[in-house]
Amino acid sequence: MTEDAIRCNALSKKFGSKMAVKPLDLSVKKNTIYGFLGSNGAGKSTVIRMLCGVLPPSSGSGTVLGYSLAEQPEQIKQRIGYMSQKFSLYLELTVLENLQFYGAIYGLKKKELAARIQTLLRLTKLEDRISQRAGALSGGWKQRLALCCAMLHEPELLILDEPTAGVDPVSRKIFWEIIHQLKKDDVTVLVTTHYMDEALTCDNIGFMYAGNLLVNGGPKEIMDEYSVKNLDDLFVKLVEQQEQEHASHLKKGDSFE
Ligand SMILES: Nc1ncnc2c1ncn2[C@@H]1O[C@H](COP(=O)(O)OP(=O)(O)OP(=O)(O)O)[C@@H](O)[C@H]1O
Repeated sequence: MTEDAIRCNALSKKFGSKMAVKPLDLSVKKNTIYGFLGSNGAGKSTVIRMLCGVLPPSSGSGTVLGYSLAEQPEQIKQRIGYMSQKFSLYLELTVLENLQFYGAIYGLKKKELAARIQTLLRLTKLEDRISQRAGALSGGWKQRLALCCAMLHEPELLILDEPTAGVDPVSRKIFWEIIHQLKKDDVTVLVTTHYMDEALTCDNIGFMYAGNLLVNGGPKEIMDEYSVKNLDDLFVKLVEQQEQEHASHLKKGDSFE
């Protein structure tokens, strides 16, 4: 039986009186790519921060690579790769220096680090740019360098929060080819995106709205279930349904949290 890389049972997060993530059940199988979709403010980043062990859940439980979110966040942090929306590269340092710096943070030994850097430079086609300052790279190349930094310690699970936001179509395509190659190399990937062409290539997708996971499954199966031709139409349909429901609750004077 395939073990889950991620499993959440009624995981929730409240900020003050706001339920940013309502009780969430989610499982992501090892060696798959899971696309995490949803409107701005839907709760995706909050889920990700909980999965990375940096934000304690308000209730519920979960495991990442078999480690408990509540009890083993340090083990989780060591074993996952995470690229945030505002990934931090040292812009004054070169490509190679950034990789060496992050490698040192992960505690990699010199020889091991050198070999790993070569593998990642080859994967991302950054070999010819090792002496360039990170600050001089275009957005697409910066993203690839940030991905390399997140993969230095050979994590089994890679979590990417909108990695291709603001990147040109060619760079986006190349970035996704790399993601699919990582899957072939036995990495599980959870990735948030607002680009539906990217989501279509995922094994499974989930769609969040106002803290709820509304749909979860294979993109084609979900499109069939909702009788839509593409994921953009699905997105619009789900949001419109939720807004109508919200409006009818408001009319009745119900609370809609
Ligand atoms: N530290 C915090 N304190 C209070 N509210 C927060 C905090 N972090 C997130 N929120 C709120 O929780 C909700 C979910 O935010 P989150 O960033 O998880 O959404 P998202 O789906 O990642 O959105 P986007 O696509 O814009 O990144 C939002 O209403 C946001 O304002």
